[in-house]
Amino acid sequence: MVLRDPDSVPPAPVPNLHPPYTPDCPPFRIHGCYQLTRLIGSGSYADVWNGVQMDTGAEVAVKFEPIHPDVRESLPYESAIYAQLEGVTGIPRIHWSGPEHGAYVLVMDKLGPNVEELRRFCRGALSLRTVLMLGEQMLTIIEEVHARGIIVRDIKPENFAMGLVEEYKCLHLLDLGLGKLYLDPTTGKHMPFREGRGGIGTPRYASHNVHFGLEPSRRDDVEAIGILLLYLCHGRLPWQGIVAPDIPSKLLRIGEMKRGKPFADLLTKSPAFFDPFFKHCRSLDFDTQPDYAYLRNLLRRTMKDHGWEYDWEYDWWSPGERGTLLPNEYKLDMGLVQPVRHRQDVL
Ligand SMILES: Nc1ncnc2c1ncn2[C@@H]1O[C@H](COP(=O)(O)OP(=O)(O)OP(=O)(O)O)[C@@H](O)[C@H]1O
Repeated sequence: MVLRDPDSVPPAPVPNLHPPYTPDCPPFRIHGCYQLTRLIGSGSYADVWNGVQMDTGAEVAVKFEPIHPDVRESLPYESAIYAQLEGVTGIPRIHWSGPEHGAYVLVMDKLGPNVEELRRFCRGALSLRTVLMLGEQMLTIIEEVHARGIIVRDIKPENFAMGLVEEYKCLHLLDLGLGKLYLDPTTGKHMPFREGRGGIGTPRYASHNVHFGLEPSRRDDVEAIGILLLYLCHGRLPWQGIVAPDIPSKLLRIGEMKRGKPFADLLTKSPAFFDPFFKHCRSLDFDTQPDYAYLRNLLRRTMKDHGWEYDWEYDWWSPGERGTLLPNEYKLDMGLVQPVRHRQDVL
């Protein structure tokens, strides 16, 4: 072993020779301890990779947003929102975040299949029992998120995913890139009401107000959860696939449908609790806190009326009866399959 003179000049750091991140050329390791295994998916601004934490063997999800000199990255903002929500049940934990390999990187808990994948897995719609169980968890998560001064503004089934390992029965909320502080962190005052805002979030599930340019607030998150629950019950919403000459007129048309007869007709075909649910959401003022307990009670009472227990037994546990499509999470990874051995090799 060579002993170095403590007064000598320290060795120059090893230069990072890895080329900047691209999906075709991902780095082998992140922050020295997270090894990438495969690409899970790509969103509008980031790629998400499956990774393994080398010291514990735990799976993680690693989100990359390439850094461009003239584009402001969104991932540092999303990471700050996650930091504000640290410790909230149903929000994935952040293990590390920062710039590396020419990209901004966010290492977080790996989650399981999302609700949209599970809906497809269950032949396009979920049973009322499963919808009620998911709805209760969604309301609990959103209540805690709102309590930390943040609104989500992008409620959609792709952004709710089941956990993995011991959290496999619990719903989680991910992708908070459109989240916003609605309370001033120093004064605690609610943000001001504004009109003429551009569309935000996913129009299929957005509240009616958002279509008419009103600034979204807590009431719009809970209304969007109601619309998402309607979607999960029916497997489709009346404003899907409508045709309009351009995007602004399409958004307006959907907004009119949500305010008018198509929405009222949809409610008559839906379980009775939806009526008081939307009445409550639509009676709220811009800065009023929704009554989460009342909304959860509506779902609980419907469970009771049907004689159901909250037993965490979701539709996807009986794939023989309902399943048709496999969510990506459940696809067999052939790399992990042992080659079949012949009987004489075993004996
Ligand atoms: N923590 C996670 N665990 C497992 N899968 C994840 C995780 N985070 C994201 N994904 C998956 O990676 C894909 C892209 O992620 P995400 O939606 O967060 O990216 P995005 O760029 O923010 O997308 P969007 O276009 O919705 O804004 C999705 O399929 C999502 O389900």
